[in-house]
Amino acid sequence: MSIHIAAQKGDIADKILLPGDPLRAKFIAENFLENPVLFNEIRNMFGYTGTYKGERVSVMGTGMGMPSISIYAHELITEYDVKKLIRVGTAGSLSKDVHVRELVLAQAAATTSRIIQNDWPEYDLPQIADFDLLDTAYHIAKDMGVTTHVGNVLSADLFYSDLFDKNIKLGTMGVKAVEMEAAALYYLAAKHQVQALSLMTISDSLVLDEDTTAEEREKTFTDMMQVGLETLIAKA
Ligand SMILES: O=P(O)(O)O[C@H]1O[C@H](CO)[C@@H](O)[C@H]1O
Ligand SMILES: O=c1cc[nH]c(=O)[nH]1
Repeated sequence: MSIHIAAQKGDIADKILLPGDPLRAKFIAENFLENPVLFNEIRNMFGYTGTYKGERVSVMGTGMGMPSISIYAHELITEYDVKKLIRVGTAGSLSKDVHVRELVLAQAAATTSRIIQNDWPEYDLPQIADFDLLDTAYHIAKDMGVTTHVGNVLSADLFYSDLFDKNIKLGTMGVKAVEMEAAALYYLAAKHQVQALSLMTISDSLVLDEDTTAEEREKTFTDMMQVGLETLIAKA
């Protein structure tokens, strides 16, 4: 096992869905996977491996924020040889054109975090999605009839931030939504040369009076879960 994951090598598939909420991971395993087997409950960060349409896939929570997802993504990639990682998260809309329950595919992620600049202080290194996963997910979502937006997102360090007004201003630059993990996931994927994508369902809006409950965020964002799973198993 690794420091934070109680699985043996081989217990985790080479493709994984990563919701922030471990209970969303449990929901996905119980409702979408055949024969799900729990491989981790350290810190209640539930992780399962099962099959989806005959293909072996895993799903595991990452917790909230870039330090947390960085621990899990690092161990999944370097100790369990995971090659395709798709975040299935929630996000707050920064645009009046992007409404709750709609899907955002993070083509790229801006960030307030220093995680990347600490390693690359001379550069503004754009954090981008794997193009094949992005393209595949976009077409799957469109074919399913899901209202889908593609563009930049903001991965913020803080949920309760003094940058609230500036974050909203980023919406006028085409940044679709704010969340807290995509940039770190994309950075680690680039660093280790694996594929990553972040899909987010809009759970609330910072610019419109729209929101959803915690139970909805755990259990009802099923279009995103299906898009994520179909993208994981799609042949290149
Ligand atoms: O619903 P998840 O996937 O956790 O994503 C979003 O929700 C959390 C904040 O409520 C942050 O982790 C943010 O990125
Ligand atoms: O407003 C929001 C909603 C979800 N996640 C965030 O980080 N912010």
